[in-house]
Amino acid sequence: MARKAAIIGGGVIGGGWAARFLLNGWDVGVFDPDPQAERKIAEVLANARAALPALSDVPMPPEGKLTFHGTIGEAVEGAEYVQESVSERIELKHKVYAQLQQSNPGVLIGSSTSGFKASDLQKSAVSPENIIVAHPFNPVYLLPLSEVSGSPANPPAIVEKTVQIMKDIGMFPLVIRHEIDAFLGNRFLEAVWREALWMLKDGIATTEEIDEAIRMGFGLRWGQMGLFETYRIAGGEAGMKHFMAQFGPALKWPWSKLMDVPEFNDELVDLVAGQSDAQSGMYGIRELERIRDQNLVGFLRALKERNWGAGKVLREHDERRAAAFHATLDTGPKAVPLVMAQMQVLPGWIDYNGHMTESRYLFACSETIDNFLRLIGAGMDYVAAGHSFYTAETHIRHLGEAKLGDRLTGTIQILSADEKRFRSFVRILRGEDCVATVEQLCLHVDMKVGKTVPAAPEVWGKLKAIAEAHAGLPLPEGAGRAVGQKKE
Ligand SMILES: NC(=O)C1=CN([C@@H]2O[C@H](COP(=O)(O)OP(=O)(O)OC[C@H]3O[C@@H](n4cnc5c(N)ncnc54)[C@H](O)[C@@H]3O)[C@@H](O)[C@H]2O)C=CC1
Ligand SMILES: C[N+](C)(C)CC(=O)CC(=O)[O-]
Repeated sequence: MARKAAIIGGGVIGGGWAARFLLNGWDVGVFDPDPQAERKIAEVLANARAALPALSDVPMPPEGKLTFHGTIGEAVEGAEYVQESVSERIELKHKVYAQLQQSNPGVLIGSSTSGFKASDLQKSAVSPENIIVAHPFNPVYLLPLSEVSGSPANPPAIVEKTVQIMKDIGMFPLVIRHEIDAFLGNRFLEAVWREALWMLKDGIATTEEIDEAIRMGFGLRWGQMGLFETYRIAGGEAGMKHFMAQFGPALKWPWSKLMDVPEFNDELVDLVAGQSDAQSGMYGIRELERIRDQNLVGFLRALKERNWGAGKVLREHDERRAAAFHATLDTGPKAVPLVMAQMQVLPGWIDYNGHMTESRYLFACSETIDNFLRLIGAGMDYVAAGHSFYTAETHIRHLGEAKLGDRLTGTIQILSADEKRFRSFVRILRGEDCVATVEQLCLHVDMKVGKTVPAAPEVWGKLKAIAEAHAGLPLPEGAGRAVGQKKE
């Protein structure tokens, strides 16, 4: 049975949380008195469906069930976790916690608050120990950071449970060691925001120029290294100490207006809003969100390739889910094709004909065969030690059209094998439908001398056992066919 989260408050942030939980296989119950909440969440979910799976190389779990409720009590029934995302008003949050703890005593409540400390949130609660901060960043369904901030009232087990739930939905829980207003991220962002408002108010730069200064320069650096690692590099070979010596005195120079804030009044609001309309008003909000999402997907994927920063979180989440998939496989040598891979057709896999592009059929076969090689003991350690299987010949038959979002399974049948080679027949299935078959001949190679040689005895032993179990299977329809050959 799927785990259940209750989302209380389904606005910008609640909608993002709902999407992240649902796409990670949790059921979600939502309560929000706004009559537009259902429409808004449906729109955020549609954007999330187009973006989050594009970050993953392991198929997402089946999407959870989304339900809307007329009361907090109904939404939280059966939930093991609540993500509170109501408006940033402390008395409203207290009222919501009282109702939650009356309806589901003992439920763990994470708050999305941007700045209230856990001890502020816990005041007058029946069970303060079950209320904690889990502060996300927008868009919640893509950005991994969740600042987990507790008070002395929270036992370590509650912090740990929150951390584990965040990890389960692919987030990076950063436990804040000291309770402070606004945590790490917003304390930092608020400083940047204040400086930007000063520059705007003083007519030094427009909203657009300030954004260009960020996105053409240091914003790109921050996204992959943060502040200190970036400045370390700026110190050159002499490193951080040299950087500090050179730029330390600037702390006393009039570079920043941080100690003083511009007056917050209608004039300032109109100045910012007017310039922002001129800069971005040509896009609808959902359109802007999609542009942002695709930029983030590209950026995060590049980081994932490098196993770096937020990309490392994505990769580890994929690895956990891939391991969970492999743990369910029955891989003993039996007279059935072995299920070796599960994939999902991602946005980048679609070609101009609107279906999965041809190179991805070969990719799907590679995923299947790579997992098979791991199974017989010829994985990355074996390759690192100097031996591998090389593909000598491939024949792909396209039997159906895989479409965006389709879940595909790769199975392998060994047609023949000896110590130096195996001939395999991979089926790419969508449910029961076979959308492609890939027949391949792989040779076992000593990579140092570039010659075909017998596989290590333990690898050959496993391959042989599977080949013998498959020997009794009928030759698959299409095996051994030449291109263009007529069907019998
Ligand atoms: N917008 C942002 O960039 C971020 C906001 N947050 C935090 O997330 C929380 C929500 O903020 P947003 O989603 O931006 O606000 P929002 O205004 O988009 O959504 C708040 C939602 O709460 C609902 N609500 C009001 N009273 C309610 C009640 N009694 N029960 C259930 N729902 C109720 C409203 O109808 C609304 O849909 C705040 O605590 C905020 O500080 C955290 C990170 C980023
Ligand atoms: C503006 N904000 C304070 C609500 C921002 C956040 O809390 C985090 C974010 O997404 O920038």
